[in-house]
Amino acid sequence: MTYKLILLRHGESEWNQKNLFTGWVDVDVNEKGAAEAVRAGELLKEQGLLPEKLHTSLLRRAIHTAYTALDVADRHWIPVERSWRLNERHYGALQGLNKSETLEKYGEKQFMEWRRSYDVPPPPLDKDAEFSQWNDPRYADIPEDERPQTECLADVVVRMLPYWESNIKPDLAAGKTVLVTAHGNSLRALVKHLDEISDADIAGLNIPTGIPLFYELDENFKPVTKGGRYLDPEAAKASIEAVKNQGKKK
Ligand SMILES: O=C(O)[C@@H](CO)OP(=O)(O)O
Repeated sequence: MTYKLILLRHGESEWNQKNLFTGWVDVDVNEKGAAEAVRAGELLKEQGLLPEKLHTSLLRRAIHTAYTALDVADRHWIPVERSWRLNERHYGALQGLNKSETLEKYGEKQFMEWRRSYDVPPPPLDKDAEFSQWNDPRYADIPEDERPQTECLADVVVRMLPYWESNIKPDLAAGKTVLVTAHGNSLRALVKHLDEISDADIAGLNIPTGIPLFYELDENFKPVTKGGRYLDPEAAKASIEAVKNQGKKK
């Protein structure tokens, strides 16, 4: 018996396009992102990977990507669960800043430490700052001592894993094909766990926008093939490079 898990990062967002740190800021997908979501749905359909349960974050770029992809695959009707635990990493005081300007201002080392180190969070974002979500009603249920003002990837692993264990795994165990539609860094956290990637090596892993990543999992929820399989490997390769080089783009 194996389990079927599909991971999907939202399609390109308005702020991916503008090259801004996004985190918990609730921007939508842009035109390219919407087209990526359509393509994702076509890939699911073509390859016969039809989700039976959807898990998403609380952010519209993930919610809209999932809706579009599932609509195209005729699976818009499946049950859905959403959780802040699948949200993008909270990017702290970097939220809303331009990635190229941040790279120029602080230098490559500091930039990469904030962006890809496992355990160094960016400076915290003030609760009343323009791009703060502190008072957003959708997060009112998160106790204040757990509600982030910044996060490193290690923090994302800590808040995401309980959801994986208690909400996603049971659906897989029930034999359902599960789609998780989330974000670059929340999916990096999940892939790190699944593929047992070290704290150092996870820095080199980037997730492309809008391309389904399929994992077949064994009875211990371990990948049959490490790294899974992108449903469009060529497109994934190109997009991974683009994500990697984001700071360098103007
Ligand atoms: O800005 C962000 O929230 C993330 C994902 O878009 O960016 P990065 O890849 O730099 O972690």
